[in-house]
Amino acid sequence: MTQENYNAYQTAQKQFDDVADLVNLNQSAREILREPSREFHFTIPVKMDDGTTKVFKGYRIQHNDARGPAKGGIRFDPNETVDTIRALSMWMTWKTAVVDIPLGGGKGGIVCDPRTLSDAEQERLCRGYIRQLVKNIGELNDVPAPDVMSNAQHMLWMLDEYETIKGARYPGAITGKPVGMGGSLGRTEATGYGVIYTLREALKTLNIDITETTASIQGFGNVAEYAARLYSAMGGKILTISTWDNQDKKAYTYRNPNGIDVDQLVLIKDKFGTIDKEKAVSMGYELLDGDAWLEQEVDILLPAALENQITAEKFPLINQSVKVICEGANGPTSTEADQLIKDRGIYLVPDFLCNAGGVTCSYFEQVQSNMNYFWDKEEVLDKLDTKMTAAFHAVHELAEEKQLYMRDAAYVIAIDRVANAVKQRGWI
Ligand SMILES: NC(=O)C1=CN([C@@H]2O[C@H](COP(=O)(O)OP(=O)(O)OC[C@H]3O[C@@H](n4cnc5c(N)ncnc54)[C@H](OP(=O)(O)O)[C@@H]3O)[C@@H](O)[C@H]2O)C=CC1
Ligand SMILES: O=C(O)CCC(=O)C(=O)O
Repeated sequence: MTQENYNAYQTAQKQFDDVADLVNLNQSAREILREPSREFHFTIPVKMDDGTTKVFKGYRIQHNDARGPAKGGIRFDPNETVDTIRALSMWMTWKTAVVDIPLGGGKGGIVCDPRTLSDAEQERLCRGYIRQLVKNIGELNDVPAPDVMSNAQHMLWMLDEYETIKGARYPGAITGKPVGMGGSLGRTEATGYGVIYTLREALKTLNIDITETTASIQGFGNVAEYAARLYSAMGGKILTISTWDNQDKKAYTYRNPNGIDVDQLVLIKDKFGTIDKEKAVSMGYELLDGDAWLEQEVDILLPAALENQITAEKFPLINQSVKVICEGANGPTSTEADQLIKDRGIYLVPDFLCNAGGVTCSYFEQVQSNMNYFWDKEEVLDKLDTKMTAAFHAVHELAEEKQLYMRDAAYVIAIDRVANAVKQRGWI
């Protein structure tokens, strides 16, 4: 499938259908789980700073809430599509199930480019989004959080609007809030760190010493940055990072054969995440094509940017040295490329297991917000490590026992948990 005709929802449904066949899932469970339970599509009129009104398109999709309130982020993206949000909401259901937290799956989006909006416009957009959804979200039915291009400040504006309309404080209604305003310590790091907890465990099962490994990363946003930091702290060497350049409207790969210093590279990012190319080159980085991150002679590939980045067309670029792919992003691999990864015997840590650290920490945030008692960072990260490690081993052991591809094993566990919840509730 090419980038142009890629459809994330078709990918998510195909992954589901294959495992539903494998486990012989009954027909009514298939019907209820292969599409979202509820969708909200709406418009958000926003008064712009120049006095005009611009109308944005917003979505919130609740895939399944049998195991608990729907949970998942809100994306800001000028190219967002309803099918992408459907897919992401579905992956959230499997994600909360595979790490066994009492939540379901949902996702939201606003078709917008926050980089072109002032802070005041972004605030009005966030408040407008909540006004359209206030009856359908909340700590007991659907709990939003940040995702691509949305952040803690956006979540606080959204929560403030929600609480203003409701006339009371509901700190568990939205997660990813700023620390000190109901946010959890460790949430910023959680997804990236979670990726590396699963990588650490994968390497142990493969008898590979992390300090002797090299990695290539796609993305340099929240997930990629913290994954890169923890991987480096554990002794791994990052050779390349590929990221989007907002000026040139294309991706570049930054390569340093001696190993990338994450702190140094972060310092030369602008507020939109674009790395200053001239400074990077003057610091000794080679500037390569956007896809060059795939071609590196490394042990580990870590896609942590967007969906559909490892496709059948790009798969041949992957160096024979690659032993592990850790999917930090949601849906970075197409179904055709999945088969090629399987055939080449590369060990895959699938997205909804690998990047579940964010939602797990969001769950901890909800718990802390509801108790109004906050844990220190070490406690949060210890609990996160315990959850991620346990989830990884459950999937790995099933994969070994039944000789399954890791993605399929993760699906078997997640589908079984959600199908049981649906059945126990008497929905089928
Ligand atoms: N944040 C979270 O807690 C979670 C996020 N995820 C998933 O992880 C992925 C990354 O999310 P997150 O880090 O939060 O998002 P961010 O917006 O913080 O970062 C995305 C990164 O990808 C870069 N990027 C965009 N397009 C390309 C491209 N074509 N090639 C290379 N790099 C590119 C962006 O560059 P630029 O900044 O210049 O646009 C940015 O560095 C997404 O799939 C998201 O859904 C999954 C679980 C939780
Ligand atoms: O923290 C959350 O609830 C959202 C996480 C999310 O959107 C994701 O895992 O893709």
